[in-house]
Amino acid sequence: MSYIQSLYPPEHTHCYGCGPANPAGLHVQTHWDGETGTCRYTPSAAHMAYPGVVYGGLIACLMDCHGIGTAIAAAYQAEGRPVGSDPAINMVTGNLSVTYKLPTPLGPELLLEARVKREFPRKMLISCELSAEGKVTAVGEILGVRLPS
Ligand SMILES: CCCCCCCCCCCCCCCC(=O)SCCNC(=O)CCNC(=O)[C@H](O)C(C)(C)COP(=O)(O)OP(=O)(O)OC[C@H]1O[C@@H](n2cnc3c(N)ncnc32)[C@H](O)[C@@H]1OP(=O)(O)O
Repeated sequence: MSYIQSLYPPEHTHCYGCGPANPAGLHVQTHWDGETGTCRYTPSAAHMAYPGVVYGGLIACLMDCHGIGTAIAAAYQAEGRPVGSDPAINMVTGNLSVTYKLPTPLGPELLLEARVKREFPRKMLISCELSAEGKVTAVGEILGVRLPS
């Protein structure tokens, strides 16, 4: 199945976090199964906070773009139409909060799982858990605000 960001309109594929067309970006990829958005990402040595631990700003970036990808997928689903169909649903981040519960180990693949927490006419509140080696190390909330089509 295509990842959500690959279905964004071409003019919106340059985001540093998730734009497939940004050569210097992180290329976050959100897979949506109708209930949960899943993203896997393996940080590089450059993404270090201190030896052995992932930089918290990277975690915030991953949650931001994965949260918005999940919000967009859920918004299309709520309208009963495929992601990417016209008119395009565009959202930006209105608010992002992250709680760092444990140091996130640098090396293993990270798993992000995002779900809709609350849905409003113009907003989608997404909760996101990030885990490494089966342990949740950070949780976050992302508010996606829908822009006029
Ligand atoms: C045309 C081009 C489009 C391009 C877009 C395409 C995107 C396609 C994907 C690309 C991939 C991006 C994925 C990476 C995500 C980013 O990094 S996006 C960049 C970072 N975010 C920004 O730059 C957003 C900057 N802020 C804004 O533009 C405006 O403040 C917003 C968020 C659109 C809201 O503006 P507004 O519609 O004038 O504000 P308003 O009517 O007061 O708010 C609407 C609702 O949201 C709530 N709200 C607004 N801000 C907040 C907040 N900070 N906290 C809580 N609630 C808030 C309000 O309470 C209100 O709620 P209701 O009253 O409807 O219940």
